[in-house]
Amino acid sequence: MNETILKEQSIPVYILSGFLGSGKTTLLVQLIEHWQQQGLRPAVVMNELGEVNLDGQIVDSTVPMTEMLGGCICCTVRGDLGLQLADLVQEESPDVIIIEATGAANPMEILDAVTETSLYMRLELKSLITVVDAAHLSGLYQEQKGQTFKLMQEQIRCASVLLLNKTDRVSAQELKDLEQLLAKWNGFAPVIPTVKCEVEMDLLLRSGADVHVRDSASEAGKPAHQEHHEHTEACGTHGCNHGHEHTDHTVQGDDTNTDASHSHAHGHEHSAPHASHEHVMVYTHYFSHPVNSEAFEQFVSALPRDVYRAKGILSFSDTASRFWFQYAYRESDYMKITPQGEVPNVAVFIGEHFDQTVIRDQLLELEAIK
Ligand SMILES: Nc1nc2c(ncn2[C@@H]2O[C@H](COP(=O)(O)OP(=O)(O)OP(=O)(O)O)[C@@H](O)[C@H]2O)c(=O)[nH]1
Repeated sequence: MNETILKEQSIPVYILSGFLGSGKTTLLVQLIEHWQQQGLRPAVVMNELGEVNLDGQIVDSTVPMTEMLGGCICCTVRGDLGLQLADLVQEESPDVIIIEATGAANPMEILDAVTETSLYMRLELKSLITVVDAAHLSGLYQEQKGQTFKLMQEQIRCASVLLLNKTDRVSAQELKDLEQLLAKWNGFAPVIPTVKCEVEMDLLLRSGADVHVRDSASEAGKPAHQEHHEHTEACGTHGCNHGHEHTDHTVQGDDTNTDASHSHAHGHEHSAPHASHEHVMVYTHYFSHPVNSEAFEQFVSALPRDVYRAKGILSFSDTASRFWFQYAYRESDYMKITPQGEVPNVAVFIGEHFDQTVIRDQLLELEAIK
């Protein structure tokens, strides 16, 4: 294939969705490696609710990355996504683009933004991959209620391929039940059970595309963007309530700034039912002093249930190296890290209507221990 033909091809775009802590970044890192091994140049759009891009620290630093921080891609920063994509294409000429949404995002909004952009740029939406935390979904399904449950359900319904991840944390029977549940909620998307998102990448990338081929009107000779909108509507018909008629997006900031910390809550209104995730709150804590590692581990293991995700980069008073810490659905993980560039000691807590002052006070107490 000569270069002229290659240049005229559209750039494949993949959307990575999934609830907070389900394994999106774990998959992203593997996808990047896969593309790089094939000699392709991937670019990433990364969106985080907090003000620091912590996940960016574990992605290969040579990969062009656009960061959309401090808000959720599907509401507060949705309008920017098109511009970011356009800049990325013009400045980096990537072979493939992957958009990792915040775990609180409604993927349909992102799908809309991408298809809108593909009206004037050569982008081709390939698939919407939703990563599902098997243990978390299993727990929520038993309770059958809550905004988180609804959001997770929506992310599942909109997917063109589903990665049922963290299967190491459920029994064989639970796994079987979950597979049936996913098939019930989304009969279109193939379900691939994984641990640490380990999957044959070609299979994953092919699987998602199948849905679009089936839904698309490409055989009828319609242009690409029309094809994607049809998928959007098709998604609406199989349960993902979503309208193209949006009300104005509103940001409900309740910012309280102190020297050491900053908190942020956000929300938005949609005309579509179930689309709201204004219940999701973020508290970002910047440390002024290193804390004791054991005391911090204890604090993390005792986090209130409403905090379902936390992550950060920390220097401890009793260890030489810095650590990348993660907490997702009652499991925590610590990894030595040498951050790229200047990174403060910071931790981000995400959850549903939790009391941020409690978290802040506990951390300030830990900082005060000599
Ligand atoms: N037990 C278990 N843990 C996993 C698995 N996959 C990922 N994890 C861990 O789950 C945590 C969250 O993984 P991430 O890939 O950062 O999740 P994410 O969806 O990107 O998180 P957000 O960006 O905050 O929404 C990390 O500590 C991972 O190591 C798995 O299959 N089993």
